[in-house]
Amino acid sequence: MKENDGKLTYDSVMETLRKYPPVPTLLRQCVIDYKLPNSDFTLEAGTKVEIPVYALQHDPEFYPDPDKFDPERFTEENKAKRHPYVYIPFGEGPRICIGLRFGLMQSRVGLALILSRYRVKLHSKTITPIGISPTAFLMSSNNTIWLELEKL
Ligand code: HEM
Repeated sequence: MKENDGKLTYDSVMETLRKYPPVPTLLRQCVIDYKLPNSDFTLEAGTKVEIPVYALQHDPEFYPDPDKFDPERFTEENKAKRHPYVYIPFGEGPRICIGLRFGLMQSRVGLALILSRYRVKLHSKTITPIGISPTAFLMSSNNTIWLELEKL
C-alpha cells in the first residue's frame, strides 16, 4: 500500500494466484477433431484434455524466475506483453469462473481487513519451507500453516 499511494492493488493477489492457482489443472473434452497448429497431431473428438495451469504459470518463457513473488508482473504494461492464456487461475472461455470478480475482491478485502489490524507471522509450529501437497486435487500445503496474529 505504501508503494501505491495508500491503495491496495490487485497485483499482489494476481501474483499469488499465479504462484498458487487453487485449481492447478483445467479439464476439457474435445468436441470436434482438431489438428494442433504447428504439429501433425490431431485431437480426436471425445478426447479428454487436461490444461496444465500450474505449469503454464511457472513457465520461465512467460514468467522469468518463476518462483520469485513479483507483483510487478501484473502492471498493465507487463500484462500486455504476455499471451492472455498463460494466466488462467479462473479458467477461460464460456466456462470461465462465474465468481472471478467476486473472488478477487473477496481476497483483497479479506487481506486488507486482517493486515490492517494484525501483524501476521508464521508460528514456530509451521514446518518450513512450506511445500505443495502432491496428492490434493486443489492447491493445498503439505502441512498445516500455523500463523501468529499480533494486534496492531
Ligand atoms: C480466488 C477464488 C476463485 C478461484 C481461483 C476460482 C477458480 C475457478 C476455476 C479454475 C473454475 C473452472 C473454470 C474453467 O474450467 O475454465 C471455476 C469455475 C466456477 N467457479 Fe470459481 N473460483 C474462485 C471463486 C469463485 C467464487 C467466489 C464463486 C461463486 C461465488 C465461484 C463460482 C464458480 C462456478 C459456479 C464455476 C463453474 C462455472 C461453469 O462451469 O460455467 N468461484 N472457478
